[in-house]
Amino acid sequence: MDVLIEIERLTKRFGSFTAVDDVSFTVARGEVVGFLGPNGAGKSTTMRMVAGFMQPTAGTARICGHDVQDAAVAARRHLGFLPEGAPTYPEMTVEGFLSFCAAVRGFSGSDRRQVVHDAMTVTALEDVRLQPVETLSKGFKRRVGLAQALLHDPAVLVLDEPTDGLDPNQKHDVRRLIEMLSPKKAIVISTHILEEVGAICSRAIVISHGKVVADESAAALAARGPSLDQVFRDLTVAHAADMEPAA
Ligand SMILES: Nc1ncnc2c1ncn2[C@@H]1O[C@H](COP(=O)(O)OP(=O)(O)OP(=O)(O)O)[C@@H](O)[C@H]1O
Repeated sequence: MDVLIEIERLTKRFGSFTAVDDVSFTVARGEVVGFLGPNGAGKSTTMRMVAGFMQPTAGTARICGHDVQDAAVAARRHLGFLPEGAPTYPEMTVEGFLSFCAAVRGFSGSDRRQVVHDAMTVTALEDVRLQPVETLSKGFKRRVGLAQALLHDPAVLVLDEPTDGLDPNQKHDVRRLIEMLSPKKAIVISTHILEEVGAICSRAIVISHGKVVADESAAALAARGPSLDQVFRDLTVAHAADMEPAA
């Protein structure tokens, strides 16, 4: 198994509050892992640490064998990260922003034009390439973020809510894109949209109050109960009840 993402005992505390609590998992090439959990469960915080944008309180993450803290540049070379929300530099045009990101990634001349062109093609952004990012709809902004993550054709993709704000047609297109990319990459998608799991994920990890409460194939998770909604509630609400201090 070609393991590309290794997460070992990752923990993040904000003061006395533990947002991510001893999370460990690995993701191999060819896997699309759905990282699920209710609002505030710790998904984005975990992803920011895996992407090297936030320092863990404890634990480590490696991308293609490179520690995201100790070998940050090497790790980021193999990583495409779609953060939550809209891309920065909203006053830049779509093409200008992607071209800037490509330059930061070390592309120049015709290579730079080519990677920007390819990323805009797969995310269907050509028609808005000259529009400032701030004037785009939410769905288009997400696609600019996705294009930025794909520019350097990384082996690892960490995507925080990639279909957030997209209409059903755009969701379909992004899911097909992830499916097309998946054989050659290790992909983690954070979401609280449960239909995403059945639609694109080979495996699901459920996190609740910062702790992993399930890690299994999407089919095994779905088979735990009458519906994925119910399984999700049982795992996350039951876990929340377990954590209540005794009266
Ligand atoms: N910089 C910070 N300082 C203090 N608390 C924080 C900080 N960042 C996140 N948190 C807290 O950590 C917890 C986990 O937040 P996180 O954004 O990782 O959750 P999430 O699972 O991504 O939620 P959502 O689905 O709503 O995006 C939340 O209670 C949040 O308020």
